Amino acid sequence: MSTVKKTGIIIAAHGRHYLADADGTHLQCVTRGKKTNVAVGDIVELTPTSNDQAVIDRICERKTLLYRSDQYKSKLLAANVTQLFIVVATEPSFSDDLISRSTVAADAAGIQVRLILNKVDVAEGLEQARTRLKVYSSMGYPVHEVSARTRPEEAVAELAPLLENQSTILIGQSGMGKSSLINLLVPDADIAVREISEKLDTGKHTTTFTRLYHLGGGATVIDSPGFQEFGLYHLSEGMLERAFRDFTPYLGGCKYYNCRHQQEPFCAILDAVAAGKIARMRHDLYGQLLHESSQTLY
Ligand SMILES: Nc1nc2c(ncn2[C@@H]2O[C@H](COP(=O)(O)OP(=O)(O)OP(=O)(O)O)[C@@H](O)[C@H]2O)c(=O)[nH]1
Ligand SMILES: [Zn+2]
Repeated sequence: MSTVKKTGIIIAAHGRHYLADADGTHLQCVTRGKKTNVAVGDIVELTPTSNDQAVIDRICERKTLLYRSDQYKSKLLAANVTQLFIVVATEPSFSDDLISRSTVAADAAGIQVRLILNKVDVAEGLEQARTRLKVYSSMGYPVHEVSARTRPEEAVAELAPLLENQSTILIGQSGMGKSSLINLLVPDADIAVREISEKLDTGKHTTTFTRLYHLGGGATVIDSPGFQEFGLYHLSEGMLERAFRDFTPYLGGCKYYNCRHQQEPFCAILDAVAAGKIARMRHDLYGQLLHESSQTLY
């Protein structure tokens, strides 16, 4: 066993247990002390403590960090990702709230967003899904239509080139077909998951941990478990309004420099909502996020 320091990338996280890939060797890792600030995708410096174990000494500077938070704690989703695929489907119905929160988090972190509309073979619901997604495509988020089940080759032809040279995280509500897509895009994903859950000792009950897969050519794909909540408590009001891209053309047009775009007179954002230039759903969410951020602990 060598105690020479190594550099690795975190490929899975489960509680305070991490799995790192250092030149193809998988090492079970712990942090020093009680630190839990490590995310999948982090590049870390490690000191091996046995052939397959190591301690994380340092997290290298991150290019990006995607996370969610409430007033109690932050939950790191992934580090160093360059793009976010939000998987939605014609059925079951998807949540605008979750899409919008994800896009706001990604924009605030400097991560590119693409929306993947899966199950386009389901005619019922297709037109409605397309209409609902126009809000996002008109803001510049590309929408890609696929059917993982009935047209897998076409889905791969559409999406695989987008993964090249990128670090991509997929998120999606339960039932949208995210696992189906991962299995198409990452050959042997199931084998990798089995190995990771053995090494992390997560037991049989759960595959609900975030994990990173290497594709050829340096590209990586991160699969994250579904979640219901996407709090953005960490975003200041200034960051929030800038992360709503549809607000951008109107920012600075309000009469009051500290306008919060709620009930203020001569508010350019409220005018744009009234004129149908900003979707009401988006403005409602903005108000909701302002409200959540102002909740303080007693
Ligand atoms: N009709 C249709 N069904 C699909 C398609 N892709 C996936 N499904 C089905 O949708 C269901 C959910 O797919 P999964 O891939 O398990 O979805 P998931 O998003 O990973 O869902 P969870 O495992 O609950 O997180 C399964 O029954 C799939 O067979 C598709 O393109 N068309
Ligand atoms: Zn305003």
